[in-house]
Amino acid sequence: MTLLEVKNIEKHYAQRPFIFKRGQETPVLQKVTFSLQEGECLGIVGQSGSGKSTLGRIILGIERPTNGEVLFQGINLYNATNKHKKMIRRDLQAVFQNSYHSFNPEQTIFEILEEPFLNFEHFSKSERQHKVRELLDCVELESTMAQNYPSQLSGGQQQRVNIARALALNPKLIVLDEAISSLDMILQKHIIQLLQTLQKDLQLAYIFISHDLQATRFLSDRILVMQHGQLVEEIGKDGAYQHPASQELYNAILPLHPRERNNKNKGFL
Ligand SMILES: Nc1ncnc2c1ncn2[C@@H]1O[C@H](COP(=O)(O)OP(=O)(O)OP(=O)(O)O)[C@@H](O)[C@H]1O
Repeated sequence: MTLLEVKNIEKHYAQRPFIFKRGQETPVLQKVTFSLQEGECLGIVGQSGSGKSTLGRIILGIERPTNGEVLFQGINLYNATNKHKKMIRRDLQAVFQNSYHSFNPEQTIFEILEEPFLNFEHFSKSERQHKVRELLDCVELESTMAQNYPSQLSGGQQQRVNIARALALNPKLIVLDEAISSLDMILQKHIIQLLQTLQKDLQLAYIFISHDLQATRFLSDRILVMQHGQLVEEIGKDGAYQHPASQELYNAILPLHPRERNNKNKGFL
């Protein structure tokens, strides 16, 4: 079943006017259209400045498009009723790159993770404690970590807490915008494996936004390639691609060993 429809999205930002000159509009997204099925993992890749994060913010309802519409479970994000908005806020979650800045440093991990339940459920204190323990377990963190403050956690642990918070209300879709980019390679691999397991267990859909084609291809069922605010190619399971923008991203993947350089053009995905 279709979970998300993104239709003809355009975004223009007003440029600051110079003296005696009228401000102009810069197009950042042009006619972006795609859909996402329930339980699907869609990668969105592109070079820096191609418009990935702007698209992510529009899908999350954080920013309004200049034209076009986003339908989540058939409901238009931008003219939803309050009841529908509340439903969408549960089902559509996000994990961003800079995990530390998305926390209130004065809250403990327990307080951070119980917040969605305080806002959306009528759980008792002991039910919230139980739920927070479940969430920490889900992202493979010790339950004793609940007493800590974000500054006492490593970057990888902080990102696990972010994922746990996104999972709290059993969402249908998580938008992950450069969610693992700031982590080292080993941690990236662990988090990708964790995301894969969670996706299978909880039948989640992901939109995985990244400039890193290598990480994206591990997680995604298909990949959309962006360039200059447009979707220029869709790469399916067979990994076939034609567009120069895809080629450029592929060329940017560093081979693990010099010997592999010669084999690099033989496979993808
Ligand atoms: N609030 C804004 N006002 C004006 N221009 C903006 C704004 N936000 C983004 N832009 C511009 O839109 C373009 C796309 O930015 P965006 O952050 O979406 O790209 P990106 O592909 O996510 O890049 P990166 O991988 O570096 O994060 C850039 O040229 C950026 O300068």
